[in-house]
Amino acid sequence: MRHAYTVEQVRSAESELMAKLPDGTLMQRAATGLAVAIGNFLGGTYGARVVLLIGSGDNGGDALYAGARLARRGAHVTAILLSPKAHEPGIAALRSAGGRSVTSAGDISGEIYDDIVSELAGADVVVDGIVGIGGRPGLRPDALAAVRVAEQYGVPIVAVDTPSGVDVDSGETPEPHVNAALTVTFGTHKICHLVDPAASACGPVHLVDIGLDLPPALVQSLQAADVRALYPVPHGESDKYSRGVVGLMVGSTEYPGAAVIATAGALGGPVGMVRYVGPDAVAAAVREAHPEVVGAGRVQAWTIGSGLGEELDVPRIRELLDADEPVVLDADGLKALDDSGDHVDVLATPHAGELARLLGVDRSTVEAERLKHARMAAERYDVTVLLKGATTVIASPDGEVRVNTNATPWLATAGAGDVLAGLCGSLLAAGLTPLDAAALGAYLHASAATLASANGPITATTVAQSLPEATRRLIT
Ligand SMILES: NC(=O)C1=CN([C@@H]2O[C@H](COP(=O)(O)OP(=O)(O)OC[C@H]3O[C@@H](n4cnc5c(N)ncnc54)[C@H](O)[C@@H]3O)[C@@H](O)[C@H]2O)[C@@H](O)CC1
Ligand SMILES: [K+]
Repeated sequence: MRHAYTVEQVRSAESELMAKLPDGTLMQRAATGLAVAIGNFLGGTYGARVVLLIGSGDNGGDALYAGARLARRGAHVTAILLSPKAHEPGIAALRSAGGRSVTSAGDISGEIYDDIVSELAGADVVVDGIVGIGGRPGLRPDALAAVRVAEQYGVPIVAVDTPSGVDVDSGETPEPHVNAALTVTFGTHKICHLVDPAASACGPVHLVDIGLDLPPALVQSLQAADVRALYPVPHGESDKYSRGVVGLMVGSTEYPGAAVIATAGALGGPVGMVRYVGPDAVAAAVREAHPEVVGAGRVQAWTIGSGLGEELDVPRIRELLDADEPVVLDADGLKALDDSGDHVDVLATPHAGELARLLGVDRSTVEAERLKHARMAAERYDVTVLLKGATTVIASPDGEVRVNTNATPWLATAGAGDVLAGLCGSLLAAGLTPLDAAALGAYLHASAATLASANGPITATTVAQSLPEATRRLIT
């Protein structure tokens, strides 16, 4: 499991550890890991041109000490000091290692000296040591100007700890910020490394161990080993009923394909049996595509809503929401959700537009503040919310969060959500909690898409067809 913490949690773990160690130990550990990561990123240090952007805090200190190490290994290192308060011992270390430091014009208009522009333009890498976990969102004018020059000349930026300008605790990016080609973080992941839009600004995230000791985090992200541990693998005593039976109330005469595709998703999950309940013509189409599907009967969980369109039966859906069996509520089915009942065994799977409607806000607001709105809906409706997107955010009513980051952009295709809804219903029916079903469902769905895509276009049908193979590779 990958754990992501708030700034306050990180600071308290850091100060506990710092109290036990000689002064400066943590910064040296961070700087060593950072220098190694930058060297690997460059594919070699000797002769490389490295420009450091240095703000007023310890984030700049990390960058300066890493710069000193790179300079000792033959890199040409220049630090651009964006603040008169930049880390003095770090500057001294860089200078004694053969690097140099220059001050930016520090002009609030965002003007920077011409020689700084040419330094940035000719760099092999720019290191963002402007701010880390102590930073407020946004970049000051001279920092922004320097970052823009790097972007204009296509120079990759390696962010120290966090890309400067992002909101570390929420993953929001309300102001201009660094877009990194690599982020090197220390001790643990922070929320901005997992939650979009900030997560996308991090690029790949490399974690350097500095010895922090932290309790389990509220925000976590499943890794391959967690998939193996969570997946309900059948055993010698299992039969088709004990493996779980999922009922699907999805698709309509208007959208029969949604039923066929969601069923494929459910069949690609762990259940022993899939039941379809819907209009005769749609049921016939489902059975033609999937002869193993049976009709109404006892189920351990439902998937309701994908492609119901006008055939939405709100009273019937509310009956099922109030019954004992857990429910995945998708797409049109979300219209049946009200905020009065006890729905802790419901997993709602909205995209940003649907979540915006549930909360009475604009879609763009949800997109900008994904974690906040997923949590808000989980609390208001007392359901687990899986907010779909490039990174999936899952919030449970008790405050736990899972983030899924392994999707391929090719997964943004019609019907992909139906596959996910069917798969999550299958996982619920096999006995997983809504939070685990959502996290595992999002991971497997993304893995199947990656396998099917091989960096090319995919359809929802091929994603569903790839679920068994993607699962096999993960659990064996
Ligand atoms: N605390 C620790 O034990 C460790 C900290 N480390 C590094 O220290 C960083 C945190 O250092 P600090 O607490 O000094 O904070 P930062 O270096 O993140 O910067 C905070 C300073 O920047 C200024 N600032 C805030 N927002 C700004 C903005 N948008 N634009 C420009 N300036 C802004 C503030 O005046 C503040 O003093 C971590 O991110 C990490 O890189 C590492 O060395 C590992 C150990
Ligand atoms: K930074």
